[in-house]
Amino acid sequence: MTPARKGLLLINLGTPDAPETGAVRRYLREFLSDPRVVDIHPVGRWFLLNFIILPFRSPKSAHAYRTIWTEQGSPLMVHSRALEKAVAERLSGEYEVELAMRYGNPSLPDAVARLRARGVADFTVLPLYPQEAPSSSGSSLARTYEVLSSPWDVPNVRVVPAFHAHPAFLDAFTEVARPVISDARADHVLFSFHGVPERHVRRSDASGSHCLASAGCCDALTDANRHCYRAQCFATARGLAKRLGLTPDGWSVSFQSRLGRTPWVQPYTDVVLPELAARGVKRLAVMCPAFVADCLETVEEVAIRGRDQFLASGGESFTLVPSLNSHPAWVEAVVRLVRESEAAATSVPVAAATPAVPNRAG
Ligand SMILES: C=CC1=C(C)c2cc3[nH]c(cc4nc(cc5[nH]c(cc1n2)c(C)c5CCC(=O)O)C(CCC(=O)O)=C4C)c(C)c3C=C
Ligand SMILES: [Fe+2]
Ligand SMILES: [Fe+2]
Repeated sequence: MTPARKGLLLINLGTPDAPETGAVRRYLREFLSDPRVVDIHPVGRWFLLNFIILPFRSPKSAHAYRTIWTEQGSPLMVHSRALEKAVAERLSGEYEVELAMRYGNPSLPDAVARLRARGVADFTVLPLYPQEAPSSSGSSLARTYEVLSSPWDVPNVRVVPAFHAHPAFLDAFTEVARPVISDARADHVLFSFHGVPERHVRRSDASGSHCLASAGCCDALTDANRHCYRAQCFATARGLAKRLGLTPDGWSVSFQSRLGRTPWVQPYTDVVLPELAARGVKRLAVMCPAFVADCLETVEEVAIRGRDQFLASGGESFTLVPSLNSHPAWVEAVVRLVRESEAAATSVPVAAATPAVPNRAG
């Protein structure tokens, strides 16, 4: 019997189809209706969405998208498509590869249907978020399981786990960042991660007493916090700082992109930027290692608004380190993550493969 054809599903968050209020509104409606993103009572979410967020945020975000939109489309889409193409070429003959977006297009059901049409019955799923969060990787996986299990025959599914501290991911980002930081003659590197509400981190704390309970709760990854998004962000930052040879006061961590009035994980990027300038940092490089592709949050929020803020506070130069996008080192890292996950899933522990009492019959 021939083995089932293997498919690789690369999942990113999603982006509007056009930088116009209507398209942004449709995208935000799908995104912010997700109970893993806005985790409040459904009636409250409906009111918040329809009377506050959608009417006010859609035109504002559409304007922001227009400042970064390219001839080929949204940066997140352009880079994700380029990664899909490069990985498909690299894994040609081994895996059928498709990109899916959790919200918007290409949708998860369409991407899965395209893989099934090519005979795929064995799926590897790679959520393209280095750190795990219920609002990103969690939501993407929940929707993928729903889509994959809707037909009568449910396929084999392997999930590539969060790769926040994986050497292939850290090495690839270091390779991208090193020359940029050196050319910029940066005197400080800020690692700015996408934030999440503090409530989300507390909800993921299985011990119920570790996360955000002390100032240093994210200083090491332990059994207690290994699923903590903020702790995984700090682990990524430590791994990158070490590889880049940064001194302890030559780098710091912050969290951007907050939405709403509830507290999000801290320190906030828009608070840290003027603080760094006030501390005497003149030449700043910023890395955004929660994103594997440049997007609104890196190109507009950091490289436009963040730069303005830092320079207005007395800084002299501001450089955004590009994301991994479709850099060859990142393509190789993706291939390695996929192969490792397959090997881990198919390898049988020696003890299990060896009968406890060798069969000497015959
Ligand atoms: C890196 C992982 C991400 C997490 C975790 C995440 C959580 C999260 N996001 C919002 C609200 C918004 N995020 C928006 C854009 C956006 N977010 C991510 C990634 C994560 N979000 C990406 C890659 C992008 C960029 C999309 C693009 O088109 O380039 C937006 C839309 C833009 C805007 O209006 O600001 C919103 C809104 C919440 C509430 C949340 C966790 C609760
Ligand atoms: Fe987001
Ligand atoms: Fe923590």
